[in-house]
Amino acid sequence: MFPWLAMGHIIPYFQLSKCLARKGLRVSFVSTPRNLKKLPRIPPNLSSLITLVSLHFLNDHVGGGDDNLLPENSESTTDIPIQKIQHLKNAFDGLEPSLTTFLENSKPDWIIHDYVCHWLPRVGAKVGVPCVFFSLFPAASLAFIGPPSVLLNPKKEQTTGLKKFTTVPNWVPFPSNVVYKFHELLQLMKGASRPPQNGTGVSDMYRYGTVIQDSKFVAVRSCVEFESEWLNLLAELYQKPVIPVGLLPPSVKDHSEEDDDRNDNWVVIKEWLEEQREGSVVYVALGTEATLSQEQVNELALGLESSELPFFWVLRKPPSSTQDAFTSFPEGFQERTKERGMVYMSWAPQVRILAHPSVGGFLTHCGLNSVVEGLAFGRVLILLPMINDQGLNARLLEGKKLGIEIPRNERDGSFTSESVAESLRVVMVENEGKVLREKGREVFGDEKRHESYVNGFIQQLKEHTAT
Ligand SMILES: O=c1ccn([C@@H]2O[C@H](COP(=O)(O)OP(=O)(O)O[C@H]3O[C@H](CO)[C@@H](O)[C@H](O)[C@H]3O)[C@@H](O)[C@H]2O)c(=O)[nH]1
Repeated sequence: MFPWLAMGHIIPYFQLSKCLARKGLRVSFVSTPRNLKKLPRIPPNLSSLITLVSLHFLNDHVGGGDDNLLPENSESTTDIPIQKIQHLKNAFDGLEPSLTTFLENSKPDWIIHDYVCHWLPRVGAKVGVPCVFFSLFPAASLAFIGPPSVLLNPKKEQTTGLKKFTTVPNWVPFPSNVVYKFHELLQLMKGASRPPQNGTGVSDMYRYGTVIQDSKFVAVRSCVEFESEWLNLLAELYQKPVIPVGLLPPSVKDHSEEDDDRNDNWVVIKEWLEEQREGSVVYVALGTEATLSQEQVNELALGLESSELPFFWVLRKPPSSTQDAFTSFPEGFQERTKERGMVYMSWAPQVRILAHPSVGGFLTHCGLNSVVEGLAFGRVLILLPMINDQGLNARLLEGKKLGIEIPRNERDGSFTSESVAESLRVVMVENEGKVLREKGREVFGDEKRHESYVNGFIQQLKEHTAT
């Protein structure tokens, strides 16, 4: 297992590793030392089946004050501002020689990897180990960006420029709302590769195109109950098997077994949650990568305040040297809301909070892990996409009636405290939330169904190995 260096990728790859180990498969989970340290404890009954393999970045990619290198002690997207993401990709690409040596020595049956390592299928072919690209992005997002023939030959595309991302591509044969909004493209460009100054010279489209093209088959964190039309389309576009591995819903049991430092504060949080009425709390969390601006923090804070609902807000501290990040709350906000609101500025036990019956709604950035976690516990989603694929996820969820998106200015993406409060009240107080909640739990919360998808995935691995 070789996930991209982002908590939103490492966590579900680890979850799939545990699912495979529970079925008796042996897994080597490969990442860098700081990321491996952040993983939850391996359950004792699986510890003989999961091995953590630590690879170090090459020194040439990391440097103290040098703006053209990755800052010291930064090993995941959580540690850096979005503008430095290309340095992390450089360092990740630099893991090729050490991963090759590991593969030569350990000879696994399969390599299950993420989209960033475009070089890995080539290495796999050299050492005689087949590759599966395991996508954490839903089939709808993958279909939107297109098949390898398009990804690897962008010049041949009919639609170009911004229009390419804001209109439904011509290979989608059914009505769709899965497109980016203009303001989301501005965010996407901040993390794009711009060689030679700050880039790897390898675009994300090339990375996707190569791993899809050279994979034996493509596994997607998804299920037919969620997006059958997109999964079918993807298999046609790729001309190879596309296997849904299920949504990997969280297991609270797993999380309550974690004994790492991050959960020390659970007792305090739990006490606070116990004091709230069932289904009344809005959990607000915008993931591990997005950094909020001062204006966004102001509007969110004032929106939460005027909604009059109890809230638990996890607010990520901006990594050092982030430009345009928030520095404060609106004057008097914390004092005025202290009776019914909690702002939490470190790593929160998200799954345990979402599982608590006091939580009724989840104001989310639409990172797929958060979406699955919220819906699996029957929480109603209020959608506020920030960066990356999150806008596409929001459109897909709203189209499927699995959440409502907070209205915002189409050009600059700004939103107002009134639109936050209004959206919250529509789903938390009025009847609309009930329908959304039931639908979400039905598709996302059925652990047995999602386990059977994992079994199907294992079957595919075995059949391909046999042939
Ligand atoms: O304080 C925290 C913050 C996060 N988490 C967990 O971290 C994961 C975060 O994943 P996700 O919700 O997907 O958010 P991001 O990490 O921000 O998402 C990145 O990864 C996703 C999956 O690929 C993409 O959809 C997003 O665009 C990309 O930003 C989830 O499991 C959370 O439960 C915690 O437990 N505590």
